[in-house]
Amino acid sequence: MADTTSLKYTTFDEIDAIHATLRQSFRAGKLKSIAARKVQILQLAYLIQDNYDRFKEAFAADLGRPTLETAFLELDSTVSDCKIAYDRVEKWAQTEKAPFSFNFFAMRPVIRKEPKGVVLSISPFNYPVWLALGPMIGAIAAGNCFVLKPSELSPAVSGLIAELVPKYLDPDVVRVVLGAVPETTRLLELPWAHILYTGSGRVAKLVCAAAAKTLTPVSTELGGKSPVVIDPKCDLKTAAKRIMWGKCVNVGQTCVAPDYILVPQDAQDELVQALKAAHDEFYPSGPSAAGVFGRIVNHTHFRRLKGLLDRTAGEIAFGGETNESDKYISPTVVKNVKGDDSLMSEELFGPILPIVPVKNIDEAIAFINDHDNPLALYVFSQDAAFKAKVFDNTLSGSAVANDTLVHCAVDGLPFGGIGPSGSGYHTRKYTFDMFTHLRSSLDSPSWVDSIFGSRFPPYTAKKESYLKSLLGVKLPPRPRQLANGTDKSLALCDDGRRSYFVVLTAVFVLAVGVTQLRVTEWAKEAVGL
Ligand SMILES: NC(=O)c1ccc[n+]([C@@H]2O[C@H](COP(=O)([O-])OP(=O)(O)OC[C@H]3O[C@@H](n4cnc5c(N)ncnc54)[C@H](O)[C@@H]3O)[C@@H](O)[C@H]2O)c1
Ligand SMILES: CC1=C(/C=C/C(C)=C/C=C/C(C)=C/C=C/C=C(C)/C=C/C=C(C)/C=C/C=C(\C)C=O)C(C)(C)CCC1
Repeated sequence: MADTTSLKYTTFDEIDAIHATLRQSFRAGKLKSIAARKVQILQLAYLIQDNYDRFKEAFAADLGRPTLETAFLELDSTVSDCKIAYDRVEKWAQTEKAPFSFNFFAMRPVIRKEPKGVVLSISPFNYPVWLALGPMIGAIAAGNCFVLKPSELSPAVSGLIAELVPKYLDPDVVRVVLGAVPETTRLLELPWAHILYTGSGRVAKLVCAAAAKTLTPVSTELGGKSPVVIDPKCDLKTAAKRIMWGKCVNVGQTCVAPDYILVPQDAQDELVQALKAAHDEFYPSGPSAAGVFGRIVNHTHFRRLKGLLDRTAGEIAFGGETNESDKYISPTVVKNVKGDDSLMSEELFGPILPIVPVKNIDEAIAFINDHDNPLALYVFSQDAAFKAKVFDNTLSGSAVANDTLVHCAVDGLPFGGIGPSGSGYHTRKYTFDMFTHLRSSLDSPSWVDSIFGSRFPPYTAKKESYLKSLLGVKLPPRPRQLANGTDKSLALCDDGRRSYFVVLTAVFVLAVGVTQLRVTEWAKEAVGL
């Protein structure tokens, strides 16, 4: 397994020099043209493609990752994101016309998509390519210069990225800073045009506090406990497979991994059997062999997870095997877990899956709402009313029915948390948007003052009344308060009455038309035409 000391950390002087160089490059407009951005994006795709096997080895060293997971979830996904940005950057970067407005259209109002400047991304260990290079793609596409601080906990992958980036990309516009807390702290003392921080909520607070000192805007992509709600009437076999997959991929070290399950008490045992069947199907010879199932990233996290498991008052339904020297924890399902259990005290970020039995769907919803808004909320049900009830009465970064994890990969869906699970959105176009300043712009011709000249002093009552006629808003009828006078129960009765009147008028006009047509026919018949 990789060792964090194998990384050569960037010195403080180098960090300062990188910051200064990139600021100069930005001012020189190095990525102003879309063509220049596309060269860098394509180079990034080739960086991955040309070094595919080295990346697979690095992932195995850092996380014991099976190669399929590395290829499918990181390398191919990132190359695909490069291609999407390469193909669409012209469209994304195009200046947009403002919606038509009678008063202002003559000024040709538009939204210019401007790069923000030199931006910084601090990334975590768990998806060390997708979460490090994905933001790089979006930032470059938006025309920014970019500094990446990858995780020191995945040294083989971070080291490989640091080695390859200067070989494939222009060092005047993209740089990698290696380091841990001191180096990141140094980076955070500098002013940036934007910081994207992906990692734990604990560190996010430090990042936001540091950024506040330079008024640097921050997006946070964090984690939390993503629940799964089970409808006992759902297709349990499929549900169990998809939940186990979401939990076992990268050994549960996934920000949107299903963290715990809420299921009605009398369906718990059937669910456990289905989860065990999925486990046995996934790992016919057991999960412990190298290359079959990953490993916990380091001993600190291994001990944290082992401690949570040792302290649980729940019953281990299956799994529970651990091996400290190998940082191995087998897929473990724990049943009859209570809300105050050790396993419910923090984001698990490991292959342990607690099941919390509940009375019914209402208790499940109340349980979710009693905790932080999660990054993802999963529901397994074929009943539209069941799914709607859970989604309509909760809040989470994303709301996914009948699958886990895949929403991260869906082109066109924003990815982001809410409150303690994060702020801001990323992936593909949303990463471009995050690193883009929407710059309002217009060009006002002189003749506009013949209409809007009344805005200038000296102010008079006549000018005021003229301007009111230009900008004055006619509100729809006032919502009528119900008889009991509570502000909560407002009803748009007037609007209803107006629709009724419109329908009546339409019927009347139609009736008159038809009658007139009939009369004309009769008149024609009468005169023998
Ligand atoms: N929402 C998402 O997109 C997303 C994706 C992946 C991971 N996560 C979350 O990330 C967490 C796991 O990742 P992690 O353990 O690498 O996170 P982490 O917060 O420990 O580390 C992330 C980054 O912050 C830096 N860092 C650590 N301590 C710091 C400090 N005191 N000051 C400044 N910088 C510091 C690290 O060097 C690393 O680059 C989980 O909570 C997971 O849910 C979220
Ligand atoms: C092929 C045709 C069809 C069918 C298509 C189907 C059924 C496709 C299904 C695709 C699936 C299930 C893809 C799933 C992909 C999931 C991915 C890549 C997950 C990625 C997760 C990541 C990167 C997680 C990240 C987590 C983070 C960052 C947190 O730490 C038809 C039938 C539709 C038409 C014919 C062709």
